[in-house]
Amino acid sequence: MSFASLRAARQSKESKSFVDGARPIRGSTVLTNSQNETAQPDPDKEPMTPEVVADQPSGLPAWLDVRRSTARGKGLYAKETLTPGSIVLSLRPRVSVLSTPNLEFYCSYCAGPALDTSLRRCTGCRIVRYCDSSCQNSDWYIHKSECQALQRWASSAPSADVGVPSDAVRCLGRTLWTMQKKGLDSYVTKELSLLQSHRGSLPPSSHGSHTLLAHSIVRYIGATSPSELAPYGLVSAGDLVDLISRFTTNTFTLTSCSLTPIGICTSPPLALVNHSCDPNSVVVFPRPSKSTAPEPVMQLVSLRPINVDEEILIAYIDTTLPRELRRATLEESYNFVCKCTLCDGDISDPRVSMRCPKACGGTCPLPTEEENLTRCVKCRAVVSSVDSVLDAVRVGQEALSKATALQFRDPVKASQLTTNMIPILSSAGLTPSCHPLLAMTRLHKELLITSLGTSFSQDILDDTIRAAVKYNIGLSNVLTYGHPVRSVALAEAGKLLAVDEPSPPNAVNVAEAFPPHGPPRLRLAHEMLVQARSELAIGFGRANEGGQLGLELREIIVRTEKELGVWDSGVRNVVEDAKSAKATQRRLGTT
Ligand SMILES: C[S@@+](CC[C@H](N)C(=O)[O-])C[C@H]1O[C@@H](n2cnc3c(N)ncnc32)[C@H](O)[C@@H]1O
Repeated sequence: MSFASLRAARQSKESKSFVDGARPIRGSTVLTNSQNETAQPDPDKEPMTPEVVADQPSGLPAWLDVRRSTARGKGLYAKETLTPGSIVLSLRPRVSVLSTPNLEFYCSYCAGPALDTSLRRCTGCRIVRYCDSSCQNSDWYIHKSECQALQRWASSAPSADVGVPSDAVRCLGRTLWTMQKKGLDSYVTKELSLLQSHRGSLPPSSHGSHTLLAHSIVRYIGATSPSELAPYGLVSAGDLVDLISRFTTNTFTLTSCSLTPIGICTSPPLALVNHSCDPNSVVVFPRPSKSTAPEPVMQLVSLRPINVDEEILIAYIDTTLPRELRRATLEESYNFVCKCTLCDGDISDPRVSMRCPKACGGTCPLPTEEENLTRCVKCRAVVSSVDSVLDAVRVGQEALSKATALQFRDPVKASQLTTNMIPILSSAGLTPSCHPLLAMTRLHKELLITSLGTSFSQDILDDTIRAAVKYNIGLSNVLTYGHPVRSVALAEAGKLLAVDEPSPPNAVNVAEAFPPHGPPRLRLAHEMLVQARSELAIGFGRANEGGQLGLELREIIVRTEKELGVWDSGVRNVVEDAKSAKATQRRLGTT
């Protein structure tokens, strides 16, 4: 496979780092929540066993229902046993928008990428683009209002770089026009009003952003007085704040078929799914080739066997992060303290682990400022270098924040930071799955992939493969088999190994070389791609066969098998030729 085809598969914006795949974006709340039907139940009055709610969303499949629990409010529960890879729920988002940099590269209706053909730009706003007239016509119902709003916004923008409103403003705009067109007593408006709002308990830190969003949305839809908001069901400032609060708590990230974040979307039925840091399900956008449903299709897929009466749970945040960081994000953005087994249990967590100081093969919990006596869980050896480990973790965390901020602005500097920091963290004893080493390895791999685009060489390719493989090792300890993030990372490593080597060395010390060269490299690529494909078939839904990415892998696997076949038959031919040459020589009596 050529590097160009690897790059084409990654698409223009795919160098952006990601870990948590499809998940609701950050959210939180303001003011009081007087008539919110989904307010947290009173723990004193609620029974412990989740109760089936009377008002079930329409169109819910027979194997699901909505129940209310004391701890988590409403949630989705299984009424039938679900096996890993089951498509639990499949629907088009109620509203979706692309993030501003992606408006140029993806269709604003189906969210499909512009690959070989260019997208058609709307001649009105000259901002959104479509695959063809079919996508454009399907979107016109809402874009008609949006088109005027975008033009109005651009004409009054103080500079071109703020000529397009943020994705949150555009998504709220689409939500309001949908409510207005469908009617305030329609199911669309009703399902929106049933979403969880944290209006009564917003942290002060979010007041500013909510106020700004409220002003922007009023300007965007072109309202000049409060009465002009009534057709959208907003009769007071409180209603607007409530809408924004519901929106921020219940919005998902729209991703490509390989998990690159490309926008945001809402889906009231899927917003009923509660969070766990050790989830049994995921939300993905697999874009399977066989599907006839209009894209983008959002699917809730089970990662593990789910029993009858078990709650379906997804992760709202990056679950490769350690508990303290997860807890802070969940509290700030979603207003709850997670009590999942990973957060509340007393288990040794690979996200905060280091190698045994006696190298017995066991691991030790990472020391902290508060708890600095740490022992190997296997041989009980005590870690004596606590201060230097704490220093390395602190410096590593700072370097990670700095390198992340520089990733797009100054990738060379960011790369210097990750290149210098990774050996420091490794020699302090951190395991590949430990934070911040795992996040640093991911960023390093992303930066190397970006640099391959400008300076494609054997050395950089081999460095990239090493980083990709190390990242996979780290991920495999923290994410369950079949998790989409894990399978996409494995697919990426396999694809990198399958790239044609620009200048393979003539002689290598086989025992030391990683990655290998020639046929052994291709064999490793094949092994990884096959494993990635079987994992993709879980996280992206068994019936989808891994979605669009699974299909792409199948083609690469076939190509790799052909190439390996050519190598094998080449080797066989050489052996056969040597044998027959020897026989000829013997016959002629020349040996
Ligand atoms: C997207 S909504 C999920 C549906 C929500 N439970 C409802 O009643 O509509 C997200 C909100 O649900 C609650 N939630 C989700 N997961 C939770 C958990 N593991 N523990 C406690 N509350 C949770 C939090 O209030 C969070 O802000």
